Amino acid sequence: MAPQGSRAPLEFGGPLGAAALMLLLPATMVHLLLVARSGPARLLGPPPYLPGLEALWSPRALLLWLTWLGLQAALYLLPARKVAEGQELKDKSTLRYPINGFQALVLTALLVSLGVSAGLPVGELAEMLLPLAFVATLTAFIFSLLLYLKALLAPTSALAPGGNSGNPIYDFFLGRELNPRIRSFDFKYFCELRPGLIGWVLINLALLMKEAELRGSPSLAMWLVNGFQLLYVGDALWQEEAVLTTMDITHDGFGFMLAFGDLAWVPFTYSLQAQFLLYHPQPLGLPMASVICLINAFGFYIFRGANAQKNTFRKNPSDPRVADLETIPTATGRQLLVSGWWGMVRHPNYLGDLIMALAWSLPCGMSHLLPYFYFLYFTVLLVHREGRDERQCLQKYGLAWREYCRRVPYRIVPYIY
Ligand SMILES: NC(=O)C1=CN([C@@H]2O[C@H](COP(=O)(O)OP(=O)(O)OC[C@H]3O[C@@H](n4cnc5c(N)ncnc54)[C@H](OP(=O)(O)O)[C@@H]3O)[C@@H](O)[C@H]2O)C=CC1
Ligand SMILES: CC(C)CCC[C@@H](C)[C@H]1CC=C2C3=C(CC[C@@]21C)[C@@]1(C)CC[C@H](O)C[C@@H]1CC3
Repeated sequence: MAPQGSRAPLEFGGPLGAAALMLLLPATMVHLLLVARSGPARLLGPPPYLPGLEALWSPRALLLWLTWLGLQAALYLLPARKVAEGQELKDKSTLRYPINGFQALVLTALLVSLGVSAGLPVGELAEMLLPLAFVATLTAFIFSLLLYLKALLAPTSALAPGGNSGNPIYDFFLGRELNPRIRSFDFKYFCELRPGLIGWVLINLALLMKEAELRGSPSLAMWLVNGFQLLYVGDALWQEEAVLTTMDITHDGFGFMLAFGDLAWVPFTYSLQAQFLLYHPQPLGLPMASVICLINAFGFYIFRGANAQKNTFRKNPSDPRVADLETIPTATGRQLLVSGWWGMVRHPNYLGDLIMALAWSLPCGMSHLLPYFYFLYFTVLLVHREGRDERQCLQKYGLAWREYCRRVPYRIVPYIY
């Protein structure tokens, strides 16, 4: 079977870059987990110690992790309030996706509340993060291998545009099959939104409860970080259908990058601020907390406004909320917005997301760089992602995209970038 898209340009530095990332990303995650617990909490210094296998491996963590995956899979299979259609595929078919992510979040919250009232020590999770992150990484490797093997049996039309270069390391990293499924269970869609995102807020909650146990009550900084990130995850799950148009679902294969990103990277590094606060309590007064809330609200306003405007427009360009916006026609029949949020910069949603990322770090004070890791990493991720999206849009829309770039010259930050 000839690999489809074998001439697609290699991304992420090709096979060497992919191999380096597969080593560097898990190592960075472990480094962050260790440093967050250490006294000096130096992002750029060496880790306080190198963990042996006994610190990483725990059958209890494995059992807990598999139970978590099983619970989220069961919630995914429950009847959904809606079943959405994905974008048209190469063979002109469309896939159907259950829209029940928010329901999964609420049911998980109910189960956790029941557990807590029955004496379940959720705060103990805070001490199991290292072995949990290790088993999540192990799962991601094994899962990616199974996905790679599954893709050997997939028809050419089911393969992703990238991720089929013929180099096994590169293809393992990027992912070969676009929408690997068993019957109606879509692995990529499930992983993108459920175990990792909901796991992230559960870890945050565990850290908050542990702080209450240690210090009598959670700090204001911990409340803010928990509240902001719960809003972000709740919003993502409420707007679950929007993920069907992201490049992760429509363009990227499902391989190590997304499996590790979704299952390990998101829950264990995105909760870094709450981890830092547990071991390094930070004083935060009400005036500063109010300013930080305003910054988060401002970021969320841009993020949600921009995403909603594009999603509404893509669903129905004559919707009264977007019908007055100026557009550029393209040869594909689709139009590009050139006023409103999408006339300000070419990725207003990234701008809002970055402002929120800053607001999540600010409650941790200015004494350490560590809690700003997410903001720094996210800037790199979004700049890189924006470059990938631009290349794909140029390919899709050609001259119309060039015209859009001429009319809206800034990418993410007005007058700066
Ligand atoms: N927290 C995290 O780790 C991450 C968060 N995110 C967030 O997820 C959300 C989705 O991000 P992402 O999938 O990268 O990208 P976008 O939601 O920005 O989608 C990009 C697509 O939008 C369409 N588009 C671009 N410009 C216009 C325009 N002017 N008018 C109409 N349509 C346009 C194009 O697709 P088409 O024309 O085909 O519709 C383009 O490919 C963002 O809010 C982002 O911030 C993303 C990555 C990681
Ligand atoms: C491991 C690497 C560093 C790269 C991993 C990337 C992934 C962590 C992200 C790729 C796209 C993502 C999206 C989200 C979370 C992070 C990942 C999985 C959201 C679900 C976050 C909430 C937003 O509202 C929607 C996002 C879609 C893309």
